[in-house]
Amino acid sequence: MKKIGFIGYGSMSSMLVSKMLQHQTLKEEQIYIYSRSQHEGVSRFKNCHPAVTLTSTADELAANCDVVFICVKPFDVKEVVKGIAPRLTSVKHVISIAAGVTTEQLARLISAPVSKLMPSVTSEVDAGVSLVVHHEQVTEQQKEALTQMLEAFSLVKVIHEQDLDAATNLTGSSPAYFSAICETFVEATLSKSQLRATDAYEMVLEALLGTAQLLKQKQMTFAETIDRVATKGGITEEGVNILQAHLPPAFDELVTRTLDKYTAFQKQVDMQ
Ligand SMILES: NC(=O)C1=CN([C@@H]2O[C@H](COP(=O)(O)OP(=O)(O)OC[C@H]3O[C@@H](n4cnc5c(N)ncnc54)[C@H](O)[C@@H]3O)[C@@H](O)[C@H]2O)C=CC1
Ligand SMILES: O=C(O)[C@@H]1CCC=N1
Repeated sequence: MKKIGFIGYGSMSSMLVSKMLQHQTLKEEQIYIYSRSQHEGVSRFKNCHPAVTLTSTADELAANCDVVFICVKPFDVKEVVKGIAPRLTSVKHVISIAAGVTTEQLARLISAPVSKLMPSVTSEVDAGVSLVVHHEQVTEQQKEALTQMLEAFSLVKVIHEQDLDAATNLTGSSPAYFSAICETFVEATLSKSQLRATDAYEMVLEALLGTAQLLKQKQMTFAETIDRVATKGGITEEGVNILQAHLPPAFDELVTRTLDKYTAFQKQVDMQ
């Protein structure tokens, strides 16, 4: 039975571990966790899952595990990986979830094959996409094992690293973008109506959910959905025209600025 370790127990790794346990892709006995701050969340998790091993150092975790997930913030990756590099031999598999740290940067520091995973917070409700990139040495067995761990609660897409940052905007980051759009929509509506905020929130939430279900279940395109709702010469068409006039420059800037930030991260993390 392979031992699977998670370094860093924050928002993303706690979601991944809980989901893997819930869907029984991992057993408690297989799981090792090391987090710098052994905060309340870690002890609560250990109380619920007594067979999980909490290690006192990252080195102890790396020494014991076959697969090591690096789940710390991008600027903490270098310190973590350098500290455990001698343990990360070619028979192990390292999977980093840090945005803006490339598999190439990691591969220069360690002998173990490296993959990158970009999870999405939406997998908390068994939705969303897990983006995966494999560096050269990852074996077919390791690729398959990672896919199996993820596919119970997400759609797994294996892509080329050159597209990872652009794709992450559409997956891991997009719940924040959709939320920001809905928040602005609700605020504008509240400023011109007597609706209660809770009702407005519920209305937009149900509409968002329904739109996603229509698109998915009826396999409607975005254009078809717009066409179904925006009657020619009607009210919605007026609104769609406003969005189509103002959103392209906003999204163009969003994509440009976020991709520039990934490039800046890659330079700043300095994995030498
Ligand atoms: N939040 C999201 O939706 C997504 C986040 N990511 C990536 O996931 C990574 C983690 O993000 P979050 O879980 O949101 O962060 P977080 O701040 O919730 O968790 C990071 C954890 O790492 C621990 N830590 C920090 N330095 C450490 C060290 N030297 N050794 C051991 N543990 C250490 C912290 O105590 C904390 O528990 C980031 O690199 C981020 O780029 C990727 C995709 C989506
Ligand atoms: O915002 C971030 O840095 C990470 C990357 C994808 C989602 N959260």
